[in-house]
This record gives sequence, C-alpha cells and structure tokens, in this order.
Amino acid sequence: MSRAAKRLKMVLNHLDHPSTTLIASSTSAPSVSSHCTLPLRYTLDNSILTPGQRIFYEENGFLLIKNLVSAEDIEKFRTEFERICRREVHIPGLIIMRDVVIAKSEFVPDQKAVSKLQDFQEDPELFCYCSLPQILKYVECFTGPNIMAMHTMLINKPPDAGKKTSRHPMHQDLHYFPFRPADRIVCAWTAMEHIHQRNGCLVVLPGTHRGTLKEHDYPEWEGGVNKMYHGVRDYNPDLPRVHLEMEKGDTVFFHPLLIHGSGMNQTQGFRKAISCHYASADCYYIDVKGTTQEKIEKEVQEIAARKYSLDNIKFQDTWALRGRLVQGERTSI
Ligand SMILES: CCCCCCCCCCCCCCCCC(=O)SCCNC(=O)CCNC(=O)[C@H](O)C(C)(C)COP(=O)(O)OP(=O)(O)OC[C@H]1O[C@@H](n2cnc3c(N)ncnc32)[C@H](O)[C@@H]1OP(=O)(O)O
Ligand SMILES: Nc1ncnc2c1ncn2[C@@H]1O[C@H](COP(=O)(O)OP(=O)(O)OP(=O)(O)O)[C@@H](O)[C@H]1O
Ligand SMILES: O=C(O)CCC(=O)C(=O)O
Ligand SMILES: [Fe+2]
Ligand SMILES: [Mg+2]
Repeated sequence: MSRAAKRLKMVLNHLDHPSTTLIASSTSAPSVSSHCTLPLRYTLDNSILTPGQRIFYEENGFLLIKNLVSAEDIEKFRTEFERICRREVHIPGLIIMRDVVIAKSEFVPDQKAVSKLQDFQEDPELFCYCSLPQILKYVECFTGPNIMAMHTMLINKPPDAGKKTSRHPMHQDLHYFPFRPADRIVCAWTAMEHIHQRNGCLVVLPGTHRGTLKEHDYPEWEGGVNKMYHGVRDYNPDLPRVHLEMEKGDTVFFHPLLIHGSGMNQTQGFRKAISCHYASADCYYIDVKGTTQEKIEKEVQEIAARKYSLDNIKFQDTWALRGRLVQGERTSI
C-alpha cells in the first residue's frame, strides 16, 4: 500500500470515530516514535468532502473538482469581460492590467491588451462567480460558515509576446495577505476553457502548504516581469511539480501557502480563468512590519495612493475595503 493509501485508511478509520484523536502507528519513522498524531488541520468536519478528498487536501494543499461551473455561467463571465475590454462598462475599483511588454511599449497599446482584471467585486455579473452556491459549499469546508470574498480576478493570459512575460513566477498567495490564520483562507480558480500545458496551466508543488511563508522577490527574468508578480526567492526546483490540466468549468481549491505559478502561453488564444480568494470572516489582520511581507505592503500602498488618492492607507484597510461578505456574518475582517 502506498503512503497516501495508508493514510487514507487511517483517516477513514478516524472518521468513523470522530470524537477520538487520530493516532496511528508510524510506519515511516519507527526510530523516532511508534505513534504519530494526524489531526485534520486544513479541512473542517462537514459532510461535503469525502474522506478521500479531505485527506488529499490535507496532504497536497489543493483539490480539483471537475465540472463545477456551468457553461452558461462561464459564457456570462466571458461576455462581461469583453464588454469591459471594449470599455462599455465602467466598474468602480476595477483594475485592468496589461502585460508589462505592452504597458512599457512606446506604441499605442494593442486593442487586445488586457491580461487580467482585478477587483471586480463591484461588477454584479462577474461577482456572481463568488456567490455560486456550488463553490461556496466547498469553500465552507476550508473557511467555515462565515465567508468573505477578499480578492477577485479574471485572468486572460495573453499569447506570449516573445519575452516569456506571460509566465507567473512560483509564489504563495499568502504573501499578499495581511490576515490569518492561513488555514482558513482558500482560493477557488475555475478554468473558463480547456487549460493545458501549452496555454499556461497552473503548476503546483504538492504539499508545500505544510511549509511556512517564504521570502518573495521579483524573479531575475531577462524579458521583464509584471508589476507585483513576486516569486518565492529560493524555492527548490527539484520538488515534484504537477501541471493541472483542466476542462472548462473545472475548479481547483488551493491553500494560500501552496507554491504555484503558471507557464507561458505558447498558443495564439487568450487563456481565461476566473478566481476568488475567500477567507473566514473570523480571520484577523496582522501587522506585517518587520516581516517578509513589508515590500508588498509598500507596493500596494503606493498603488492605492496613486490610483485612488488613498494616502497613508493601512495595508489592512486596502483589504477591508475590497472584501465582501458572501455567506454568514461579517464578524471580524
Ligand atoms: C482600496 C485600495 C486598493 C488598492 C489596490 C492595489 C492593488 C493590489 C493588488 C494586490 C494583489 C493581490 C493578489 C493576491 C493574490 C495573489 C496574486 O494574485 S499574485 C499576483 C498579484 N499581482 C497582480 O495581480 C498584479 C496585477 N497588476 C495590476 O493589477 C496592474 O498592472 C497594476 C500593477 C496595478 C498597474 O495598473 P495601473 O495602475 O492601472 O497601470 P497604469 O496606470 O497603466 O500604469 C501605471 C504604471 O505601472 C506600469 N505598469 C503597468 N502595467 C504594468 C505591468 N504589467 N508590469 C510592470 N509595470 C506596469 C506602467 O508602465 C506605469 O508606469 P510608469 O513608470 O508610471 O509609466
Ligand atoms: N481588449 C482585450 N484584451 C484582451 N483580450 C481581449 C480583448 N478584447 C477581446 N479579447 C479576447 O480576445 C479574444 C478574441 O476577441 P475578439 O472577439 O475581439 O476577436 P475574435 O472573436 O477573434 O474576432 P471577431 O470578434 O472579429 O470575430 C477573446 O478571447 C476575447 O475574450
Ligand atoms: O496564471 C494564473 O492564472 C494564476 C495566477 C495566480 O496564481 C495569481 O494571480 O495568484
Ligand atoms: Fe497565485
Ligand atoms: Mg468575437
């Protein structure tokens, strides 16, 4: 039996007796201890996830659910995205991002230049995604019943312009978040079309959610890097990586410490995904002064000042202003 299968068996046994602490004989390190405790730390006890799904997330830090969002809903998001690109609607707080190669070009920007929408919480059409009951049902397994939608994105990864800037360096999303605990935060990321290695699918390092928040920096890439695309400074390139090939509507839920990124888009199409980072409303803000997150705090404050004249805004408040309750009560953040 594989290690994962053994662990699954132990968890299944445990779930039949949920009031007992999970204690299992250790087979891998008998010299250290003959017993090890395996509490389920990353998922909550409700009836949605199967024991197999729970243990998979506990071990790997992500969970892929096939066919969770309908083609009709995805069509609605796509239509709204195109209206925004054509500037037919104006959404307060929405950030329309262009690739660094286009943003820094001296020529008139290409029509098809949008590589990401960020902060669509004021767009009712797109924000529907964050309230989809079938998504929230899963989110609750990680956050609990009081759920905030903290960060929203529609990613339109462009055909690479030849400088590999369409890549997203390997990173942990927690780097951007001044709230905790990390285990009560989860990202839902839905493929809006078939996403595969050639158009730049998500790449994850399974199990890295069990580590700590790493130091992030701009990667040293010759062709340039997009603003705020920080990467884990010294991640181990030998760790096993998994390419998440997904069909339209498939949704992956992942932990904010999971190291992930995405490759360059080698096709001529714009690769689309829609995502939301959720957190328990019971989370609390932390002060990132003196931590590895100080640099991103400064960058976000600079953008808030430049774009919205919010001078001296606290990092925490940039999140509190954007967060929206999607289920339960807004108890803390
Ligand atoms: C209520 C207050 C809100 C404050 C909001 C601040 C935004 C906060 C974002 C936080 C991200 C959290 C993410 C958490 C989840 C994990 C991840 O998503 S990891 C990746 C995260 N990063 C991003 O997604 C960054 C996305 N980029 C953008 O949102 C935008 O590109 C931008 C950096 C905000 C710039 O947009 P905008 O200000 O509208 O751009 P312009 O006005 O056109 O240009 C200003 C300036 O910036 C240069 N520039 C533009 N685009 C890029 C680019 N892609 N790369 C590098 N530089 C760029 C542009 O040339 C201008 O520079 P100049 O020197 O002034 O000419
Ligand atoms: N400003 C933009 N930035 C980035 N992508 C865009 C923009 N406008 C449209 N797109 C995307 O580009 C792709 C093609 O867009 P568009 O509808 O303009 O062209 P088309 O369908 O190939 O041609 P046509 O509409 O003339 O038949 C779609 O995936 C669309 O979502
Ligand atoms: O390429 C993608 O769609 C993933 C981007 C990502 O991980 C992020 O924006 O945090
Ligand atoms: Fe990310
Ligand atoms: Mg068209």
